[in-house]
Amino acid sequence: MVDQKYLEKAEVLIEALPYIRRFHDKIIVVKYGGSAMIDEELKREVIQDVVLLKLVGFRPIIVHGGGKEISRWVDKAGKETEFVGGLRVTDKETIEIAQMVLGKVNKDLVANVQTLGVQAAGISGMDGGMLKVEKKYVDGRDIGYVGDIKSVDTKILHDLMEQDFLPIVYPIGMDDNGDAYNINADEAASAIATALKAEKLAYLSDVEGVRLDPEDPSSVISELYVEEAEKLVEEGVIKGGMLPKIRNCIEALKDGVSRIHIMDGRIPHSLLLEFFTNKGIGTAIIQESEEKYWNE
Ligand SMILES: Nc1ncnc2c1ncn2[C@@H]1O[C@H](COP(=O)(O)OP(=O)(O)O)[C@@H](O)[C@H]1O
Ligand SMILES: CC(=O)N[C@@H](CCC(=O)OP(=O)(O)O)C(=O)O
Repeated sequence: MVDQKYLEKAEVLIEALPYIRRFHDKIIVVKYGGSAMIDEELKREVIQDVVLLKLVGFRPIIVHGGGKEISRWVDKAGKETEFVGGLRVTDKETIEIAQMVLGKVNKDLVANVQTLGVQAAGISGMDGGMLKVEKKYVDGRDIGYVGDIKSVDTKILHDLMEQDFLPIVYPIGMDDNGDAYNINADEAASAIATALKAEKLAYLSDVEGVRLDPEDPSSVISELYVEEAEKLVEEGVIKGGMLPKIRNCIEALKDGVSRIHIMDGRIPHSLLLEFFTNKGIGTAIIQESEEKYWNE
């Protein structure tokens, strides 16, 4: 007689079958936020999940942030941190700090993937001219070297995927003069997902999902329609670091990304639970009902 616990393991694998079929060969953009890079163990678990997605036949791309780590180094340099509408005010010294810190975070993630036996290539948005930007103004205010993405050249990403590399991207772009600009990682992930016509964009953050009351963890919504999301932004319910996420989710959905999910990257293996089970964790930002999507 086979032990019940082994049968349960087999059932979990069988449950994953329709999802593996659905996402086979599909591009999945995973935005890994600095807030969810709490410790090395958790980072390893997130990377394990992405590697697994790749090994079962999906085409994942990681776009990562590192906002908390940048703030730590800005502070060490004796400078004040200021955010406007969720975006860092970035002077000349801060863009240099951001480049160094994000580059370091990037190579740590690359190393984590490599140790699992999968080839990874860490690049910035400057590589291959991927992310071209113009200076961004927020309500007319100059916030320094912050880039507004004008175009995405996906060639380098396609080339890397073709050669079986897992691309890991950090959000620094450049303008026509070759100057480096800091880009919010949520915006970079959304622009890349849109340009690649990704099947899914998954945001891993430090919150269970979108809350109806920012202070109440039990107020997380499992499905949020675009119109509702726009209303919550207007009402000020969505603020801080959630603002660029939602604004960019809305853009990406309007521009053809099929599925967007905001989930808690602090929960071990949240990506696997989302992709391979019918539990559906976090908040799905949607334009149509889940039922219609799965029946397509
Ligand atoms: N309505 C809301 N629901 C959930 N989180 C919100 C909301 N409004 C603001 N937030 C904030 O947004 C944060 C996530 O954004 P951020 O700190 O930039 O994370 P990341 O590093 O993953 O991009 C949450 O920790 C939370 O404090
Ligand atoms: C312009 C701008 O705000 N850039 C971000 C880039 C990093 C980022 O977005 O990191 P998270 O995803 O961890 O928040 C910053 O400097 O913090």
